[in-house]
Amino acid sequence: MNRRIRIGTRGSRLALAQTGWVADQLTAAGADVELVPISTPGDRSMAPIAEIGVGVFTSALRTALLADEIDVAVHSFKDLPTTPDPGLSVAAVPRREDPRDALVARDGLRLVELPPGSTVGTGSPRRATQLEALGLGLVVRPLRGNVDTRLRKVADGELDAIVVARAGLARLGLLDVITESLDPLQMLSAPAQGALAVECRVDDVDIEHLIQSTLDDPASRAAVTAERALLAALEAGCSAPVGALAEVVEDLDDEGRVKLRLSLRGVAATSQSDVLRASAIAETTAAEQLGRDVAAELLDLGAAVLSGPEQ
Ligand SMILES: NCc1[nH]cc(CCC(=O)O)c1CC(=O)O
Repeated sequence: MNRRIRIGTRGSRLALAQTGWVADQLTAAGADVELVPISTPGDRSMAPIAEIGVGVFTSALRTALLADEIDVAVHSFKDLPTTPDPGLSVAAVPRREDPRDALVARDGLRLVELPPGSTVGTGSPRRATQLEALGLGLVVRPLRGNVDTRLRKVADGELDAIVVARAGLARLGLLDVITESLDPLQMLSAPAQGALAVECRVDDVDIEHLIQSTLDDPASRAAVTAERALLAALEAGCSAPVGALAEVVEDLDDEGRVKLRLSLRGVAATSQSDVLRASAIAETTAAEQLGRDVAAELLDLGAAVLSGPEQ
């Protein structure tokens, strides 16, 4: 393709790292690419995301894409609202990073080593409810801002610890600040955490094909599809207390042959902030139904249906 591809990016270090990675992959595949900076209200405001609303990081990129100002948008998939935009297509879900949440604590402490009364920063109701459900007596404090701002709160002694996505630290080359990668049994990550969504216009078939063939990872796409179907069925935005983690696992078929299937675990909170859990396994081709089934089980157990903005 001899067209120059315009890739929109937010200005944050994390966005530049993600978009830069996509640009490098496309360049290596022989494409001619250019980065176009786009500023979003989410970058300009320090207000809690609960106040500024769903899609705060992604809608400006989507608008620029629909207006033909850029050809490709790279999003953190967990920041994308579950409602699809009919004019846009997620042409690739690249191989996802480790989706776990990470603890960054003072003095190298692990979660169970934090004494009761320790302060843990997170702006995410999902992380807050799961932390409280552990019964460790931790005091959850609100937290926002870019990764550097968050890390500084621990370095300055303002907080004993913070919980952030491991993937964000990985993309910034900051894995060494992590004091514990949290087990999904303690802290189930957000739907689509650690995955990117690479979007283009539906009618731009050349770009769609290039991006899909260069960057798409079918296992990551299946996992994220199940997790987001669960989220959509609970009608919750990404700041509602909903976690979901799907993994492609080896299972045995009726003849005892090894077969790849998709397992999905979900957590949701009741209106009393109790944490509920459910899980199921299905064919990798039935990802959406799997997400809806686990969501239905969570609703049966009493999950609160919340329509909240993302974290
Ligand atoms: N809503 C914030 C957000 N959106 C994407 C990431 C980075 C990790 C990822 O791509 O999932 C983060 C930071 C965090 O949750 O700590």
